[in-house]
Amino acid sequence: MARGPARNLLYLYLSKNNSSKFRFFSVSSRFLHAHFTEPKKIQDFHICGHPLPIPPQFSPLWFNQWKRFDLFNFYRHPFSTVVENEDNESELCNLDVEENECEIGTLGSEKRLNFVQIASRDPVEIYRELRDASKGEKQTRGDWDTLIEIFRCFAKSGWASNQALAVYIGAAFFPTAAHKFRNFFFKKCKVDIAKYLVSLGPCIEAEKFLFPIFVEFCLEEFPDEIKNFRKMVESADLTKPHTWFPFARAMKRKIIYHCGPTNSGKTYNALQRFMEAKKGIYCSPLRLLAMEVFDKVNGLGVYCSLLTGQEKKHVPFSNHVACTVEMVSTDEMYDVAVIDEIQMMADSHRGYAWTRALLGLKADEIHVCGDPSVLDIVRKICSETGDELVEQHYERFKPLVVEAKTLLGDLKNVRSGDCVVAFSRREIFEVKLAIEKHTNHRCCVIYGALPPETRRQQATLFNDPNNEFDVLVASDAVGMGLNLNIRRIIFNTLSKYNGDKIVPVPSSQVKQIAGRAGRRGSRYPEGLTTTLQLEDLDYLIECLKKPFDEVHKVGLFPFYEQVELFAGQIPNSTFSELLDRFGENCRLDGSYFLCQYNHIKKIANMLEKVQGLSLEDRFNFCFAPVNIRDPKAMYHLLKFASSYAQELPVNIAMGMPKCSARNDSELLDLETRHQVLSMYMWLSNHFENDKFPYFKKAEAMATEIAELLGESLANARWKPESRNSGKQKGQEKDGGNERPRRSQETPLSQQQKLEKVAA
Ligand SMILES: Nc1ncnc2c1ncn2[C@@H]1O[C@H](COP(=O)(O)OP(=O)(O)OP(=O)(O)O)[C@@H](O)[C@H]1O
Ligand SMILES: [Mg+2]
Repeated sequence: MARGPARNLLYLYLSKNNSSKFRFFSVSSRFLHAHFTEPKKIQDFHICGHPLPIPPQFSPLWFNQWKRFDLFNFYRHPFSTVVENEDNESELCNLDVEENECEIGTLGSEKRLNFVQIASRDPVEIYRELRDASKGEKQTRGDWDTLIEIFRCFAKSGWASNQALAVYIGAAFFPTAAHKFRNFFFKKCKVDIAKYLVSLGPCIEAEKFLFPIFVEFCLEEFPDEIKNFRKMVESADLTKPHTWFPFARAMKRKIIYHCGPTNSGKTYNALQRFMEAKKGIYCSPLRLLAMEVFDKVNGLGVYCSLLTGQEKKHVPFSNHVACTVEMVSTDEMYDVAVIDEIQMMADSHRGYAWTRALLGLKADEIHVCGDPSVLDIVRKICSETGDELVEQHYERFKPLVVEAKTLLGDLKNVRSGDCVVAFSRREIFEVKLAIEKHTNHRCCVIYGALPPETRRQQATLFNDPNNEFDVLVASDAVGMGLNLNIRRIIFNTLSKYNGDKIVPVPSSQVKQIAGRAGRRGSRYPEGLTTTLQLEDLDYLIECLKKPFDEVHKVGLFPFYEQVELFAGQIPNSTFSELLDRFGENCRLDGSYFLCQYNHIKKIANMLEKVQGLSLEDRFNFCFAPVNIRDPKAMYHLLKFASSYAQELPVNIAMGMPKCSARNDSELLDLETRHQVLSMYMWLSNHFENDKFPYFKKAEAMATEIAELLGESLANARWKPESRNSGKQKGQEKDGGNERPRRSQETPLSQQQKLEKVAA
């Protein structure tokens, strides 16, 4: 085993309050083994005085455990490691030097020595030698072939491309740079270096040997490309989001985390503080819930306004506001803020809105309500922001009981107060049809495409014991917010279409939905849950027993200003290209992810052909609430944007239906019409009012359609159609409504099930 010396100098700059504890355990020429006990304090890497961004794989979180990281990012510097704090007090660490592990035992001793020398040479020196050579030395044919292969692998190496980002050689430019490097190397190549590379062959070792030489080459040959890419990366910097809200950071905020399962009084307690406050804001995940809090709080004599994307109801003299979380102001000061369903921070599409509210709200006291899945990450965020965190843990008022008998596959077994949960519109109507055909029960329905007013009207109808509508059939839209008098939740299936394929419903969602049964103060304070089919019962029990998954990352999305800054770096690109480039190049800390923006891109692509929209207009239009799978709704959005771009007052350009729906396609049409009106109201609130002058008319039409929808649902006794029949067919073919079975499932005896239930 031949060994070469380690040659690395690594500066770590630490934060001001430098009590960081760290230990370097060993440095080899390839790896540094380090353990940081307080990794968050590491702010930046500087190599020989040149600041380097912390590449994503080196983000502070990454240091949480024992790690090896590749020192080729820190190539070319002699021996020691210096650690500095911001006051520039340097302290030389004693390094335990571990030697190169390159095994070349099979070679002759002279060659071996020579290779050891090459492997341990300073790459800067090698680069300079190559650069200054007048021409390359002759290689054998066989060696050429191997070198060609080595460089081919290098140009395709994900590792090298990824490492190159650290010196601002972008992934798009990397193949060109690698190609030019190859030409340079072949023109100047020396025999000993070539032989050494050939001895390694096309492998990661060869890539690691070449990489620092490649970097030297790039620094000298492509300064402009590097500068431009650096600017672009810096303008897509989403690291340290807590620093985006300096005013909130200047405050000493108190965060109270109401942590517990559904139906345990979290929101109730947070709202008590909200109502006591002089000035308060309640941030809701849904319009529906914002409306409910608005009504409840006003009903209790505390004047409260309502603010959602679609409606602004200002109540005179009010100091309180109930809003949807996307609408929360980070400019206003509040005494008390409530952020409900805080676990939605981890939502792949909308998570950024919760993250922004938590980081940016200017409130002395912020109550966040949710399950425990984001507790750890909220703790971490609070330690970064310097806010005080108080945790209040809750248990359900009454335990949820699983009925082991199930409905034995027969909907005739539904009873008054049941809520049957299905995961597609089609399934919902099939269940409603079957129940109403085979029993004397009447069904209310709640699903996501219904306007909040209709969902609410259906909820009220179901809650009222003095009518025949005593069963609810609902989608997962029932999982959040509504106060419903549900005795028992029955899962019609436990699988759903995720936009791509049929998958089991995630356990967190199963818990959330099942938890709707039995509400304190309702007719059914004790909740029951079960499945339609016996074979689904095990999965239900498994989900309910499973602890909440811990979330490691929460969502972020750039503000318009950040996108605008980024756009300045890549002129002449379409908005959709801009989003893609941003997604590729943005930098994030380890606790955050960039929220998905496929739906935004789809709208951006559609609006591409509309001339005369500014970047900001496009950004705003892309956030309009529209179902991108509904061509009619998309068509109306396109028309709205086109009129707006032509500076014409935007017309609603849509008639009113004369009566309630008589079949499913008429019902779908009503849903679409309501969505278009809701979109119009949203645009009217997000652009200058005079551009969308028919707000009142849209509002009146929307109210009327919501009523027609309510009437239609009461009479709905038809077979459902699907909005997107092609997709639905594929979906059914993919596995119908069967939950994919897990191979290792062992059936439980009834007795075991009952024991589980009791637990
Ligand atoms: N202390 C209380 N006194 C009277 N009613 C209460 C009390 N706490 C909670 N409730 C009632 O119990 C029900 C459930 O409470 P709440 O909505 O606060 O639960 P939650 O934990 O927020 O549930 P979810 O996770 O479903 O949002 C509500 O109808 C609420 O009004
Ligand atoms: Mg709640």
